[in-house]
Amino acid sequence: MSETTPQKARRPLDLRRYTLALLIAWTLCIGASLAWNLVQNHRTILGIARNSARNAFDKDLLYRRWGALYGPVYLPVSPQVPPNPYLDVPEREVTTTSGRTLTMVNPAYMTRMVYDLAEKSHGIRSHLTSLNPLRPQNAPDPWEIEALRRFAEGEKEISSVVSTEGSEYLRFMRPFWVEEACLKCHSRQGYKIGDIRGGISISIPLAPLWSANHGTIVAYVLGHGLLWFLGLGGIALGVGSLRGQIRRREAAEDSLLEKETHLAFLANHDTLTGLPNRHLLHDRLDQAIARAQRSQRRIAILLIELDRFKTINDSLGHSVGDRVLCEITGRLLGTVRKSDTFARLGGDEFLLLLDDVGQVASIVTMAQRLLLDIDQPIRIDSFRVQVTASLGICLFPDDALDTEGLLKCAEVAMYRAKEMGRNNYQFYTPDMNARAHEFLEMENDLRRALDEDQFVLHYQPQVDMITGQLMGVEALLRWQHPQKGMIPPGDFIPLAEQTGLIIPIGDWVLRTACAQNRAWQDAGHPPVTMAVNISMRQFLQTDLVTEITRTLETTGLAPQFLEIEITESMLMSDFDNSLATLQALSRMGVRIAIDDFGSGFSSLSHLRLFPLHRLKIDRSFVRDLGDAPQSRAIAGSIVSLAWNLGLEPIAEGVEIEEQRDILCELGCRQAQGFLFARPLAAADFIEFLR
Ligand SMILES: Nc1nc2c(ncn2[C@@H]2O[C@@H]3COP(=O)(O)O[C@H]4[C@@H](O)[C@H](n5cnc6c(=O)[nH]c(N)nc65)O[C@@H]4COP(=O)(O)O[C@H]3[C@H]2O)c(=O)[nH]1
Repeated sequence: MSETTPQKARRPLDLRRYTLALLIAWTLCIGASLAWNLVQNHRTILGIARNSARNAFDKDLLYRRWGALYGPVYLPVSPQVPPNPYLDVPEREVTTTSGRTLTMVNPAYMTRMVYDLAEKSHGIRSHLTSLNPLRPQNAPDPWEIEALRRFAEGEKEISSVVSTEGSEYLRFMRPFWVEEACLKCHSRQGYKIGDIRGGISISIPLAPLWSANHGTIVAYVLGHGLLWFLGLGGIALGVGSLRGQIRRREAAEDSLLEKETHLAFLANHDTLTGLPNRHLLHDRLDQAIARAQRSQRRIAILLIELDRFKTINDSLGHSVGDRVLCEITGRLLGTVRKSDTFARLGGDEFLLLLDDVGQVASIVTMAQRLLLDIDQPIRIDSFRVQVTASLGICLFPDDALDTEGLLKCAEVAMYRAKEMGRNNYQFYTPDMNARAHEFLEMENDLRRALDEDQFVLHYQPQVDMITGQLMGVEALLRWQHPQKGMIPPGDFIPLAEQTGLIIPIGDWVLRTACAQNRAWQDAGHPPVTMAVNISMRQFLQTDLVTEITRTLETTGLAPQFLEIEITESMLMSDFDNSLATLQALSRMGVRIAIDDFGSGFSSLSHLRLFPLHRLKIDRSFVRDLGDAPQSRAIAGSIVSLAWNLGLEPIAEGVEIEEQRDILCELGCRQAQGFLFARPLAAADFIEFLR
């Protein structure tokens, strides 16, 4: 059966993928930056080469202009300066007076010489070219033809990187316009001023620039490499810290989830036994009913309440009580099936929900097994505890059709099992309901009775059977019910005990009895000791010493005129506390009597430790005194025991003279019974006092 516990699906963050993506992104960034820088550097180098080419071009132009302006020069003929074969002019060679031969060097020739020098010393190649060259050397190559074509279309400058003979060059070319000075030599070719006569192409070798730039490239690469590594470190740190954060957050989430799960568990389970609690049981019962309705099956509910568990709790303490509950839980869990729901409803109440039961016989078997399991002795430290339980059983759909109805029926059946003497199981029957109603009605009436002053006390004299002298009086509670008339205590005290109403009722009895006794004394009657019955719950639950002290103070009754009647089982249930309470009361002067003596099981060795005054012989022994020799023997033993313990024996329920005589023979002088007087209303008792 499903329980609603909080469950959150955590989507794990794939850190490895995340880190990889980060690494790739970082590497791409660094790569892109390096590439961009290298491209910029490449462009810068080409820019430098282009500027060099422009300078060369400008210088070339200047030479030519100079030549056009000042004409040719003469140089001595030498292997480096041979006569220009293309210069067909008079006085190409002249002889000086000293006999040296000079040859005319025109501007074009001189420029060619400068070109040769530039190529030799700097590797810079310049080439004057034209579509209509005067010399074959000036004929354009394909690159220059293309450039000249583009100049014709209007372009002013062309450059590109080319590879020549395995070396890289920046080829640069600008057009060459016809100026007036040019016409001196080129007018025959039909040029006009402003025409493009050709161009000068300049090739700047790139290798020296590249090698000069090598250091920059290395710096770029190293710098970026370093940056990349730093970035890796940063990513590693970041991912590490993220991993830490995630772990911490996951741990916090886990602990939160754990707490939530624990809270959800607490909301649905009993903290002591870990069994489903009432809340979860309702849920499961609803579901079981729904399933059973669909499949037309039967379910059974077994309500288990431990018998007199309160006595264990009160007498041995709550921790022992808790261990008893846990031990019983463990045993029953071993008996029930895993599919059944076994819940603790609170206190000493458990419920077993049997899903899909076939034969009623199987429920009977289960109930018997449960009772047997519970009944096994439990050893806790030095204690040996034995608990029994009462079981109420009801069925779906036979007895009720809903959760509330089924629980009610099981409760009614369980109360019936209690009434039947406990340690048994009862199946629910409709007539139980009527009884349960009666019970409930009585509980409500009982609650009202205290507020509406419906209780009265009757007083029964206790006499000396030989002298007839009044030795005391017992206060006996009656309920004057407005409809049902006078109800004896035996009919409502068990219910008052069960519901806890006995505490306020007991207080009322104590107050009223003490006040009445004081009133009689104040009226001048001889003082008598008033015996008041104290219930088990009153004795164990309340601070009896404080309560009695307060009552005596408020009523003004002297302690020696109050006697409390307690039973043997009260004494034995919590020896230490009982002893302390009774010693305190005895020190105050309050008298203590053991009621119904002989009907319980007292430890005589313990009994002698209590500060007692009277032993009241149980009515059952007095009743059979004439007929049953055993009763006579028991009564005799009680009387001698009382005397041996230094206590006064007193007999209850003396109805006939024969009983009186036998008791006197046995050595018991005091008694109360119908033979002397019935319990009397306060007004009637005055007569008796007189
Ligand atoms: N057959 C017969 N009965 C006689 C005779 N003489 C006295 N009795 C009855 O015996 C009971 C004596 O009280 P108990 O043993 O303390 O037994 C008491 C006591 O245990 C309890 N009880 C009465 N009043 C109180 C009370 O104020 N507080 C508590 N906690 N219990 C009370 O209810 C029990 C029954 O009380 P009652 O019905 O008043 O019954 C009284 C009384 O009416 C007799 O000769 N023959």
